[in-house]
Amino acid sequence: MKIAGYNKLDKPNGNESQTIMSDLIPPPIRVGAVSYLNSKPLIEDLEELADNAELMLDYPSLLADDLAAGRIDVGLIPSIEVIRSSEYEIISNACIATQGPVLSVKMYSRVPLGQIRRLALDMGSRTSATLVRIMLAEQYGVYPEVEPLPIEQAIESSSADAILLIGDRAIHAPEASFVATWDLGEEWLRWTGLPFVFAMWAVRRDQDTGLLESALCRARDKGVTLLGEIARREAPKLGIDESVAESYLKNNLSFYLGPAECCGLRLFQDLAIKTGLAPEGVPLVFRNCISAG
Ligand SMILES: C=C(O[C@@H]1C=C(C(=O)O)C=C[C@H]1O)C(=O)O
Repeated sequence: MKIAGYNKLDKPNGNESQTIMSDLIPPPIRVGAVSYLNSKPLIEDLEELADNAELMLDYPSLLADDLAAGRIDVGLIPSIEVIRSSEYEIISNACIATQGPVLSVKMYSRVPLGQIRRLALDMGSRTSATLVRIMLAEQYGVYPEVEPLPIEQAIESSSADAILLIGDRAIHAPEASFVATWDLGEEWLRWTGLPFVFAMWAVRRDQDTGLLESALCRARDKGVTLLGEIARREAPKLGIDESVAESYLKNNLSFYLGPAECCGLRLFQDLAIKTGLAPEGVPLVFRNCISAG
């Protein structure tokens, strides 16, 4: 982590200068990003671009808990968390979105979709865990009992009728065969004609973020020019082919929150409210008036 300029101060008198320095050095902004491949293009060189940011990585649901509890100041959190809380503002137009098949958010069903009674939800997820319930309710009139699928547990460990998986592990095809498989990005586009936003950078309203917003945009702008390189670097760690990783980053995901993405986000909010999975009256607030579309 870099701390601008202050390290260059002379130290004339031991303790005295320490007091001066600690008065001058602002505390770092604690930034939490998703630990999956899909977030790498958003954090390329972020710590260098944001002078005072301290980056940590975790699963999306845990980042949401960290932001709510004040353990981080800015988080790449599931979009449903922003829809559920008036405490947050969206900072920057960098996000994780898709317009069509997303590859890494899948529901595998052992029974025909209309017969799903028990649904296991990847504990890393909040957005997709809500989206799949909305789609089952609205399209099939199905309201399954839900249960958690711990992050470290494989699909085979669950006896649920259907299982939702997200993130890197969802990129691997499962060994078992299923009666039906949903790619949630693909189904959302087919249903609504809109992109879907899975995660956004969010900040608590009272949190000063200085110049972080522009650093988040610049990190993303740099990341999207390096998708091939990121894929080559990250694919071996995940046990997937470089070509799969590259195609995932280039063709399945998008990293810009534009007008169409905002329409998708608002429709997701309306549907979450209608299904009783989000409260009414939560405004989507964009820090620094970035267009909400
Ligand atoms: C596309 C994805 O987007 C993610 C899905 C999320 C969710 O379901 O809550 C949250 C953050 C993103 O990492 C994925 O993880 O596969």
